[in-house]
Amino acid sequence: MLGFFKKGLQKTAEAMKSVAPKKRKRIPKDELEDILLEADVEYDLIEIILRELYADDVTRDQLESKLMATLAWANYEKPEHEKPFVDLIIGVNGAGKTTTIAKLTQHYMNAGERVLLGASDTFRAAAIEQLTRWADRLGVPIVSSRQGHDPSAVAYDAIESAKARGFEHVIIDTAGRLHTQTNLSEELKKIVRICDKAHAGAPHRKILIIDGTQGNSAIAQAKAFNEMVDVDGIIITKLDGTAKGGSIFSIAYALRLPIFFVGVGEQPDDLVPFNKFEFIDGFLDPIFEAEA
Ligand SMILES: Nc1nc2c(ncn2[C@@H]2O[C@H](COP(=O)(O)OP(=O)(O)OP(=O)(O)O)[C@@H](O)[C@H]2O)c(=O)[nH]1
Repeated sequence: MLGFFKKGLQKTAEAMKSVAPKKRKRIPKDELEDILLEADVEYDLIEIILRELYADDVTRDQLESKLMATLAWANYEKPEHEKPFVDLIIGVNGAGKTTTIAKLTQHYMNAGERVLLGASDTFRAAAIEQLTRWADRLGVPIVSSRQGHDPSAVAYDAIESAKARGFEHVIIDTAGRLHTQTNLSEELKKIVRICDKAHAGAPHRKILIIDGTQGNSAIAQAKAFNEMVDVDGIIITKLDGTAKGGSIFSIAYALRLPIFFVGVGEQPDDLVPFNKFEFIDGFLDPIFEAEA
């Protein structure tokens, strides 16, 4: 598992090594500031972290405890539920929603669970086609309709169908953009309402997909989605393609939300459950010598 984070953090490690080529036991604060900036930790958060570190030369353990605190928010607990468990996937176009739905599907299938997809991004025909291709490739059923049809109706039918078949999971795609932000907000809220109508308590998780290559600039947009529908947690995609791994700390800290998974590639198996201990180890290994 550590290997997966290493893969995801490879570019971030290279960026940090460009300013700190040699591993050390202690790193002076001013150098640490440069290293964390290279990794795209947001400046305000770096200031908070450094202010709370009293020694001028910082050890791995000291930094680790501060980074850990930024990931402390809101541990998500899976609610008691009747089958199926419903995930609602939200986020802007291009963030990696469709690919992440394929990865989540694979993740559940690996556990022997059956998954049904709902193509509720009815705004774009391409979104329906792309999700349908993944469903075919993974061999799972999909409920969809034509472009322009009511996305809540698709969500409702998907849940009904999964209930009738006794499936464990439903994963519902949503639009990332509509004609206006208000339309998008209203549409997402309606989908949430209708899911609950189809199956009390659903959607059990509203997951925001964030494009990791956007780093800290994704924060404002993520806050906007969180205001529309209370998000339960985040999946950060394309971690393998970015040197901005440090932005994970600022995103989690700014949103006070748990990170469920990170995406580290384009294949269905490239999804890693987020483990903050392993992630922080992978983040600190390139710059600090191991503590005795
Ligand atoms: N390297 C890498 N690429 C990824 C990852 N996740 C998604 N991608 C790629 O990012 C691009 C966008 O992903 P999609 O899943 O199509 O994104 P979307 O949010 O559904 O976007 P739309 O289809 O435009 O709504 C695709 O080329 C994916 O292969 C990842 O974890 N790593």
